[in-house]
Parts: sequence; structure tokens; C-alpha cells
Amino acid sequence: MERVLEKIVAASRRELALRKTAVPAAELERKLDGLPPVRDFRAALTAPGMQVIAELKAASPSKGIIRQPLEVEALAVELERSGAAALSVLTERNYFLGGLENLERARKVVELPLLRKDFIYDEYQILEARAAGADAVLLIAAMLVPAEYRRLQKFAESLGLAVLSEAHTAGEIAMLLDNGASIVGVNARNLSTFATDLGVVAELMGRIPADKVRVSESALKSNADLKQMKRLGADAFLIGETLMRAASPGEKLCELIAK
Ligand SMILES: O=P(O)(O)OC[C@@H](O)[C@@H](O)c1c[nH]c2ccccc12
Repeated sequence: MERVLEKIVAASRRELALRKTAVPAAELERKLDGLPPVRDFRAALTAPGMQVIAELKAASPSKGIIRQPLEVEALAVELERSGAAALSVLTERNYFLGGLENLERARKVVELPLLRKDFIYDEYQILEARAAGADAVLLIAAMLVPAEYRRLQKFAESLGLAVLSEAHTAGEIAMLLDNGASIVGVNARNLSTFATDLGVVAELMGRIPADKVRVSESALKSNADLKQMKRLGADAFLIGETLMRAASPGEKLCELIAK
């Protein structure tokens, strides 16, 4: 596993142990019974037109502070009104200044499907995601061996959650497809260096069969970028920084998805 990723996961494991003691899994499971049904993330991404998963992100390891304070409710409502297909909410605390509470806050104000964006390696995190109002979770190929990936994917599906499976190399795409991924994201960002290269997405998108949902992730800055990725087969786009740096993220989204 790569270095930055390793540090993030190590910090996350320490915190997870504390959360598990504070709120046992059985308690979270009881909470799930009273929840409204999961919203259809997959359907949102495959609707006709330019479908964007708009990401609420306050900071990142490579860019430092991106948007602070993160006005979760205002941003969620504005992005929904401006045509986002779904929202991605960063919940990693140490490097992205996110939190599960941001997911809960977004859930209260929008009807859009929500993705828990985090570094997931444990079923407990998937229970937390559903309890906080998520409709989908991210699973990152670079940090999971196939058996772990399969186990977490099955668990998410058993709760009705969709899984966005993320790859950065041809080998990772093959692993995900061999293990039953149906929504596959190609991340332009290398998680060891955090450098981005849209060329990687352009090169790899064609390796995902058209019966899968194909998502172009990271480094999308313009309407032309989205159109290029669409031509290469992308069904949907995951966009964080370009929206979060905009004075008006809603206007920026309209500009990005214009015909
Ligand atoms: O801000 P950008 O370049 O538009 O990227 C968004 C999203 O793809 C990125 O935040 C991301 C993709 N995969 C991740 C895994 C963990 C943390 C973050 C990510």
C-alpha cells in the first residue's frame, strides 16, 4: 500500500477503535431499522445528460485548506438546485477535515443520494455511513486485497447501499471487475503522490465495459474536460476542488455541465 494512503489509514484505524468502543456495532444496527429507504445512487448517475457527483471537501493532503468554513447545508442545497446528480461528502477527519456529522447535516437538507467519501476497510464504517444517511460508499482498490473488497462490497449491498469502486491503474480495474464491481470510478489522482493526471483516466476508461457505470474522478476543471471524458465513455463525474474553490459552486456546476 502507498505511503500517504498508509498514514491516512493508520490514523483512521486508531480513531475507529475509539468509536467502536463508544458506540457498539449492535447499537448502530438498531438505529438502521428506523431509517427511510436508501436513495438510488446508480440511477442518479445513469440518467441522461451530464451527471455530476458534487463533493463537499474542506481540505486535502495535497492542497491544504480548500474551503473553510465548509457551509454544508448551504452548499448541499445550492448544488442540488443547480443540477447535481448526487453529493459526495468527505468524512475523513485528519487529512480532509471532514466528518460524519457533515453527512448527517447534508442528509437533513437535500433529497439527493449521498456518498460517504472515506477510506473504508471495516464493516463498522459502512454501518456508520448508512446510519448517517449515506446511500453509497467508496471502496478504494489500492487499499484492499480482493477478499476484503468482496467482503465489504457484499456488506454494503446487504444494507442496500451502492458501492463506488475506485481504481487508478489497469490492474486495479481488472481486480474490481473480477470481483463484481458495477460502478467503477477511475481516479485521476495517484494516492501515493496525490499528483493528478487526467490522461490516466482518458487511457483507462475504455477498459471498463459499457454495461458498468463509469465515473471519471478528480482533476476535472472545465466543461471541455467533462465533454472529453464523456466522449471516452464516462457516465458520471466526481468533482470536488473546482466546485469548492468557486465563489458560487452552483453557478460553477451549471457551467461545467452545460451542453
Ligand atoms: O477535488 P477533485 O480533484 O475534483 O477530486 C474529487 C475526488 O475525486 C477526490 O476527492 C477523491 C477521489 N478519490 C478519493 C479517495 C479519497 C479521498 C479523496 C478522493
